[in-house]
Formats: sequence, structure tokens, C-alpha cells
Amino acid sequence: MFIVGLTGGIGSGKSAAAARFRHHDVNVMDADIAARVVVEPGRPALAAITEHFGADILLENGELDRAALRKQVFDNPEERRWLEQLTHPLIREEIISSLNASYKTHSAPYAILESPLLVESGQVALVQRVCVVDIPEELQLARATARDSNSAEQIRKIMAAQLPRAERCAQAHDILDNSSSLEALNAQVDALHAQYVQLATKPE
Ligand SMILES: CC(C)(COP(=O)(O)OP(=O)(O)OC[C@H]1O[C@@H](n2cnc3c(N)ncnc32)[C@H](O)[C@@H]1O)[C@@H](O)C(=O)NCCC(=O)NCCS
Ligand SMILES: Nc1ncnc2c1ncn2[C@@H]1O[C@H](COP(=O)(O)OP(=O)(O)OP(=O)(O)O)[C@@H](O)[C@H]1O
Repeated sequence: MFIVGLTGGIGSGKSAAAARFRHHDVNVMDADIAARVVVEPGRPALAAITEHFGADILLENGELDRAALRKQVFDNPEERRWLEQLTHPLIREEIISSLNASYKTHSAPYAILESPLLVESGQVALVQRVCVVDIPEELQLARATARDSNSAEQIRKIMAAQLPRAERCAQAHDILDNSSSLEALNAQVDALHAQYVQLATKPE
């Protein structure tokens, strides 16, 4: 299966680009969803997180208190690394099984793995090509702050835990410039889609 990794920092426009790929009936697998599945109640990872951080890290209904954990890990790089060494291998397994389960459910001849940490987590090994959604960091901060309940300070901390813009772009085969309108982004996605269809169907 030809898989394109779609990455970019928080608020760069991955979901917006993914929506346009879906419009072309491309199977898009979202790593953030896999990351939520592996910490659902009953999963071993949630028990390990509760043991490490204490029962206060759970909501009354037994689910993970994501806001509480977000605060813990983005204020403290050591705790973040602890969480990542626990969850990243599980997220990777979840991505592989979801991609296998959804194989051939869409008409496009390739799939997309949408992941904010494609490079940082090593998920890049699962894909044949890397597409980066790129915007200047100030715009990233402005869009992410406008969308989320997170403060600008919190978004800055999350950005600091991700690859710097230049390093991420250096990994890219393709770059989607999302610094202007959604129409401009969509036009770039349409062009890349045509290219990916060709790449995925060309004879070996
Ligand atoms: C800390 C948690 C509980 C916060 O949950 P919350 O619902 O507030 O955020 P959500 O999961 O939707 O992530 C929002 C964005 O934060 C960024 N982000 C999340 N985890 C990380 C991380 N470890 N390092 C850098 N950025 C991250 C990404 O841009 C992501 O899109 C959660 O992000 C988490 O479990 N992170 C560790 C797992 C992970 O690395 N996930 C990223 C996908 S592989
Ligand atoms: N070209 C654009 N013009 C204006 N707003 C945009 C544009 N692209 C995306 N946005 C807005 O910016 C915010 C971030 O975009 P989006 O959710 O697609 O980013 P993301 O990379 O998926 O973020 P995250 O990693 O946090 O999930 C959203 O509110 C979205 O509507």
C-alpha cells in the first residue's frame, strides 16, 4: 500500500488538508485518534498512566483527564518523554492495524497517515512519502490559539516539544503552503492528489 505521511505542527492545517484529500475519497488515518484509543478505559496504558501520575489523572467517569495530563507533560519534558515511551509504540501498532482494517475501503489508490509527530515518533518509517503542511510559526500560534481552549503560553510549549519548522520541512518530499486561504490550500492538495495517484499506480 502506498502511504503518504501528512504532517505539520499544531494548528498548521493538517485537518484542513486531510479534509480535501478525503474529498477525493482518500483513506485518511489520523494518529491523534489512534493516540486516544490506546488510553481508553480498560487499556493497559491507562493503568500505567494512573500508576505513574496518580488517580487524580482520571475523570470521575474513569476516562483520562486529558487537560490535566496535557498540563503535566508540556510543563515537564521528562514526564512527556515518559508518556511518549509508553504510548508511541502502542500508537504505531494501532495505526498499522487501522490501516490494514481499512485497506481498500476507499477508491483512491493510496492512503494518508495524518500525524503531528510523524518524524519525531518514528512513524515516518510507515510511509513512502512525506508531505508537510507549512505555515510561519506566528500564524501557527494565532490559528491554534483561536481554535483551542489552550492559552498562547500552552501552545508555545507544545510547539517547543515539536520539530522546528526548518527541520520538519527538510524531511518533506512535498510542501503544502497554508499561509493564505483555504481555497489556495485546496488547489495545492488537488495537484498533489493527482501526483499521488500516479505514484501509487505506476508499474514497478
Ligand atoms: C497530552 C495529551 C493527553 C493531551 O491531550 P489533548 O486532548 O489536550 O490533545 P491532543 O491529543 O488532541 O493533541 C493535540 C495536539 O498536541 C500536540 N501533541 C500531542 N502530543 C504531543 C507530544 N507528545 N509532543 C508534541 N506535541 C504533541 C499535537 O500537535 C496534537 O495534534 C495527549 O496529547 C497525549 O496523550 N499525547 C501523547 C501521545 C502523543 O504523542 N500523541 C501525538 C500523536 S502521535
Ligand atoms: N488557510 C486557512 N485560513 C484560515 N484558517 C485556517 C486555514 N487553514 C486552517 N485554518 C484554521 O486554523 C486552525 C488549525 O487548522 P487545523 O485544525 O486544520 O490544523 P491541524 O494541523 O490539524 O492542527 P492540530 O495539530 O492541532 O490538530 C483551524 O481552526 C482551521 O479552521
